[in-house]
Formats: sequence, C-alpha cells, structure tokens
Amino acid sequence: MSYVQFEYTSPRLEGEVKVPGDKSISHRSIIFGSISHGITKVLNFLDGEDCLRTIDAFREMGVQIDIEGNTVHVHGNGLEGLKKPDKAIDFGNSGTTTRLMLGLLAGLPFETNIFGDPSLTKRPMDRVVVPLRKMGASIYGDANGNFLPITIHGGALQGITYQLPVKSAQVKSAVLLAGLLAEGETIVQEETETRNHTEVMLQAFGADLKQTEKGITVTNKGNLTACDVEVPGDISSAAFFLAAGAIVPGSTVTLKNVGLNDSRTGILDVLKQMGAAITIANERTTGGEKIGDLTIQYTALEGITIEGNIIPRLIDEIPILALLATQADGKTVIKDAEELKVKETDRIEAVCQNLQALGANITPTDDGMIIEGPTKLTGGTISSYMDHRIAMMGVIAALVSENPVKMDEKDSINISYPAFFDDLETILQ
Ligand SMILES: O=C(O)C1=C[C@@H](OP(=O)(O)O)[C@@H](O)[C@H](O)C1
Ligand SMILES: C=C(OP(=O)(O)O)C(=O)O
Repeated sequence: MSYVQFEYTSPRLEGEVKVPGDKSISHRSIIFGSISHGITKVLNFLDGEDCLRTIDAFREMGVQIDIEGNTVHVHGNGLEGLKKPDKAIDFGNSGTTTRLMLGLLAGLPFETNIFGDPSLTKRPMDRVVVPLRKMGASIYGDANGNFLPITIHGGALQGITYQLPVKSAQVKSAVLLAGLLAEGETIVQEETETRNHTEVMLQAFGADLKQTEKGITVTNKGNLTACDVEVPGDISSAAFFLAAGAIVPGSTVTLKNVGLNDSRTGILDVLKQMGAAITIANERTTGGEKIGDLTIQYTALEGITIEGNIIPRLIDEIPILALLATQADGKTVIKDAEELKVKETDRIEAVCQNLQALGANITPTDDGMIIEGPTKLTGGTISSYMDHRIAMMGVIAALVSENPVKMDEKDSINISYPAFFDDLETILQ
C-alpha cells in the first residue's frame, strides 16, 4: 500500500482563513431551491463531493442547476415539477443527501432507486424509513429497508406526530420534508435540540412551519418561493484550524465568516471551558443564520467532560476535539456520543485506533472515549478509514507530532473541504 506522508518541522500557524461554505446549509439550499418556484441564487456554496451529489440528484429529476465557482443558480421546478429519474441515483458518501432526499421522495408519486458507496451502504436508514413508512411511503431495501440500495415509491402521505428516537437533524429534516407533501399536520418532537438549518431555511422559502408547544409543525401549503441564500462558513471545517491554532505553539489564527448558529457552536463552548484563548468579532446575521470571525491563540488547555445535550451541537467535531484533548492537561471524557459509530466510519474506533498509533493515551468506551493528556505525539502510520474528518484529524495531528504521520489516503477530504491543504498552506509559517 502507498501512503501519503505529513511532516511539519517546528510549525507555527498565523493568519486568516475564509473556511468554505457550510455543508448542511449548502445541501439544503439545493433541495429547497429545487422544490420552489423561481430562481434561487446560492452564494458561497460548498463545492465538496457530498453537496455535488445533491446537485446531481436534482439534475436527474429535471432541475436546471448552474454552477459558476461557488455561486449556484437553482431553477426551481416546484414540488410538482420534479420528474422520475431515468436511472438509479448515486448518493456517494453522503448521509445528509440520502436521508433528506428519502424524505422528499416519500411524497413524490414515482419510484426511485438509490445507492451509495461502501461506507454509505453500511449506514442505517431505518431511522428515516420507519417514520416515512408510517406516513405512507413504500420503501424496499436490504434488511427491511435499513440499508442501501433502496427503492422508494412515494405519494399520498398522511401527516404524523413523531418523537425522534435518535438525536438526528437528518431524521428531523426527512420527516419535515415529507410533511411538506402530506395531508394534515406533521409534527416532529425532539428531546435534545439538533441543528435547525432546515427549520430556518424552510421558513425563509415560505413554508408553513412553526415551533409550537406540540413540537416543530409543518403543513402542506403548496409551493415554496425561491429565496437567495448566502452560505455561512462551515464551523465543522473551521474546527480543524481552531484546534490547530489552540495546540500548535505560538499560533494565532483567524477564521472569517464562520456560521455561529447556536445549534452548531458546541465546539466553542468546549474550547472556552478547556481554557482556549478564543474571541468572536463582527457578529452579524445573514438569512436567519448568525455568523462572525473567530480568532484563536495557542494556550495551555485543561481536560473536561463533554456529555449530554451538547453532543449534537458538536457531533462532527469530536474527532478533532479528541486530538486536541491529547494536548490538554488531565482527563477528557466524551460521553453520550454513540451516534459516532454510524457516521462515515465508526468514529469511536477510528479516532482511538489512530491516536493510539500516534502515541496518545486514549481509550474507547461504548458511547465515546477517555483521553489522558498531555502527550507528545510520536507520529506513526494511520488510516483515514476513507472518512474526511478522520483524514483531516490525521493531518492536524502531524503538526504536533515528533515524527511524520503516514496515512493511507487523503482524497476523502474532498467530501467536505476540497481547499483544506491550500488553506493550511496559507497559515503555515
Ligand atoms: O443534517 C445535517 O446536515 C447533518 C446532521 C448530522 O447528522 P445526524 O443527523 O445523523 O446526526 C451531521 O453529523 C451531518 O454531518 C450533517
Ligand atoms: C457525518 C457527516 O456527514 P453525512 O452524514 O452527511 O455523511 C459528516 O460530514 O461528518
């Protein structure tokens, strides 16, 4: 096997990065733009492979989508204007595309076949299949529809009240999307708040969606209206440089225009609690989403316990937080994060195996991990597990390792952050 090697001698990070557009918001801008009437202009769209899958899916269904750099024009067909795709749709590596599209396809009166890459094929779909069947969709696939490839035949849905059994914005969004095409009210109840971009954006596109004491309620009000979207920078991508700035001696890094939606900022709360020197400037709101500039400086960190309601607010940041915790003084415990097992790979196993291979003191648990720090990482050989967030963690680990980090591949990073190495280069001194 050939490896890519990362070696940084006495690195220091200094300067500004404008991180790419938010992945969750980019997906949703295409979905809601496609099902609206009129042209939706999307600025700062993330050109990562996952979001391009969402574009491909709507092109297959007859929607004209023009891409010019990071500006995208979606010529919406309206809910009734989507056509049956001519062939099976490939959702690649993207869980968000799959689960949100299943929600939409559940209400469309034709049959669609969908499939994905080996990672996506292992991820559970029953979390959306169960409520969508309750609403009236016909769904077939391996293990009673739990795994791709899946065939879905939509149409004639009935609204339901659904209490989320998993803390998942993808499930919430799938049910709300189906609710746009269902008869009567659809209500989603969640015990722990998950990211709310679907709710924010559906309201901006004119959907009849409100938060009531019963839960998040949506009705089938007919067509949505196109609405321009300026995508904030992705805090989940910013997280890699926030962590790097905090642990690489002598660093000061500023990340511009980062999305600061409260349902996503768990990482900032954790960094502050660990003692990081982080400041927020130029706070403002665009399209209902808060954004601002973050500056972080290297400083000593302390281990903490991360558990409970904060977990969905930082779920994708746990791999890089685990690396950060290896450099903090004392014990960091991460609990209530069993969802990590069903991401692009089992991220509890991938993070622990890799950081152990680099010399960290980290132990996996059933719902998270325990890290004892600080440890000077030695470097070594790791695997990305073909998971973009694990791969980026590996590269940042090389910045604080004595010897090189060798990894089996790096191309998976294109899923969410194609400009990752260019941005790293900009701030590397
Ligand atoms: O709704 C979304 O855009 C996402 C929700 C989260 O997944 P879950 O809903 O499975 O928690 C997150 O991990 C994923 O990267 C994007
Ligand atoms: C889990 C992720 O994405 P998805 O579920 O869309 O594959 C992620 O980006 O970390």
